[in-house]
Amino acid sequence: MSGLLVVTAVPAEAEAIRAGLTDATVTVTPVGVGPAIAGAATARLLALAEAAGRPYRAVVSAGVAGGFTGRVEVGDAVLGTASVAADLGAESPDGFIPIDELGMPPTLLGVGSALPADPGLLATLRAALPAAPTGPVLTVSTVTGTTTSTDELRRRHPEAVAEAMEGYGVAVAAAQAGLPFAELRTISNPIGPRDRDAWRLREALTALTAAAPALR
Ligand SMILES: O=C(O)c1cccc(C(=O)CC[C@H]2O[C@@H](n3cnc4c(=O)[nH]cnc43)[C@H](O)[C@@H]2O)c1
Repeated sequence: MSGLLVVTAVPAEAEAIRAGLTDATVTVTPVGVGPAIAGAATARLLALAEAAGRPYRAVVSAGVAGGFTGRVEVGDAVLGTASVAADLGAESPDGFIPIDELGMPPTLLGVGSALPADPGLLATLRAALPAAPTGPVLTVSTVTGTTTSTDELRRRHPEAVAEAMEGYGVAVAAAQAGLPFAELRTISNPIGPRDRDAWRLREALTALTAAAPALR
């Protein structure tokens, strides 16, 4: 049996995690940006390992993220209590309607728009990172970039600590494989009006390296 599969979006995130790893059974793989590629690639990696007789035991979505100001700071490591498909639903004149409230039939596996982290895996990560803020981590296909949409997300997700672009997709793949899942992020930028110059990628990548020993 293999160990833990850690999925990141870009190679720089994977390299930052590998630089801090203390457990040789952890595999870190960059798969691309966004929930679709992350979900499809994770499913493929899990299936290939299973077919080779070396199935993974658990899956973590990891990388940098935007943080909700006042809830987390740039450079923080955060742990997801759930990974939430925050823009999966419908617009209406009265506002956004989450997919769970559209009256659609549940998916074959009963997967909703918020996938909780595995309690045991989350407890292990919390024990290793006791200072890390915890809360839902939103998954979006479009980086939030206006005050209006930031305020709306804050209102709809009062407990959320961060947004990124892969967690929910990775979580669906893990759920379909019957594997424990968690999300670990480090904050590179505040969520808000787009200002790419304000992203502190180096700081967030250094924080990823510091957090990596928790992945064991
Ligand atoms: O250019 C680089 O050197 C570099 C190094 C590390 C990461 C990147 C990325 O572009 C990361 C993209 C990745 O980051 C997540 N992310 C970060 N901030 C946000 C945000 O405010 N809203 C949504 N997602 C965010 C996301 O998961 C992206 O896949 C570049």
